[in-house]
Amino acid sequence: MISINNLTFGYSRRKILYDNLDLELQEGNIYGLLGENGAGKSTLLMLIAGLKRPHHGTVDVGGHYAADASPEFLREVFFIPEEMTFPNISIESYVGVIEPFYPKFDVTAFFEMISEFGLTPDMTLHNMSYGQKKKALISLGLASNTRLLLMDEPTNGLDIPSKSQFRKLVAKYMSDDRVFLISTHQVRDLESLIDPIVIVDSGKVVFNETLDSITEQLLFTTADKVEEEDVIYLEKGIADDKVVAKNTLGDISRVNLELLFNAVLSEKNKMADTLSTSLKTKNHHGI
Ligand SMILES: Nc1ncnc2c1ncn2[C@@H]1O[C@H](COP(=O)(O)OP(=O)(O)OP(=O)(O)O)[C@@H](O)[C@H]1O
Repeated sequence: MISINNLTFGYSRRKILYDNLDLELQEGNIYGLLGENGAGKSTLLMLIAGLKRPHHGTVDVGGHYAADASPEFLREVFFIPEEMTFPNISIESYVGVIEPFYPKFDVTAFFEMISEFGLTPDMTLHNMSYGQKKKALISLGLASNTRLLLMDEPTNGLDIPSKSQFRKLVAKYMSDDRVFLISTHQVRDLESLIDPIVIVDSGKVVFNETLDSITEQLLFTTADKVEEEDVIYLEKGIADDKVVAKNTLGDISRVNLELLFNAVLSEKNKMADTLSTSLKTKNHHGI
């Protein structure tokens, strides 16, 4: 388990971004981290990776604190940043540099992955395009077999076929003892992959739910199919108005992540009320 406790951080002492943040990430999950520009997604990933030091609080990965940057911590965490820097060497030489830092690194899997991404070991990193570099780094992260893999906007720069390749590889290399945390604006690229969904806003985790829990509590449909009083959020469409509504009858609908995101940010109170009421109902029935 990855545990973030009372995390406080700001780029200046006077402007705090995260104030006493608590978040637990359970193994076997691919978390989707969503938030508006400047909400603090990249900063949170850097704090978890130990690349920024919190003013207070801890990030604990399997009993090792991020801020200590101990070898035990570093060998269990791999961070794929949005902006990448590489030495001017071949992919093959680079994997030779990286692999010794990660005891569970799977070199065979790495070469398989780069080949699936259309790269060859002799390609020189400085001569590769942004998307090609991204593919090499994603392959390194997945092959590292670290307990925690952090990815900041991993599908940025990937072409359409590579996005689907990315989804397949992430699903393949996820295991019961790993946690993937993926920050993204490209929710459509990651639909059917990320679960649970974590949304940050103004330095707080304002939403943290599994897809099962979301479908149980909310209905994603059109305005004509629900009672007006059950509508939490409505988006005007050309043909239909799309809504997020209370799931009063226990229907099953497909989660629309864009609609969910907009609903969480524009109807914070109504969403919080619906989710907590539903939880209270569950507890009342002892389920
Ligand atoms: N190096 C820095 N120095 C000062 N302030 C910073 C620095 N990096 C980020 N910030 C500020 O911290 C806040 C969070 O930034 P962060 O990059 O974590 O957001 P984000 O959610 O990843 O944004 P985006 O979606 O645009 O990538 C923003 O207000 C940003 O201006």
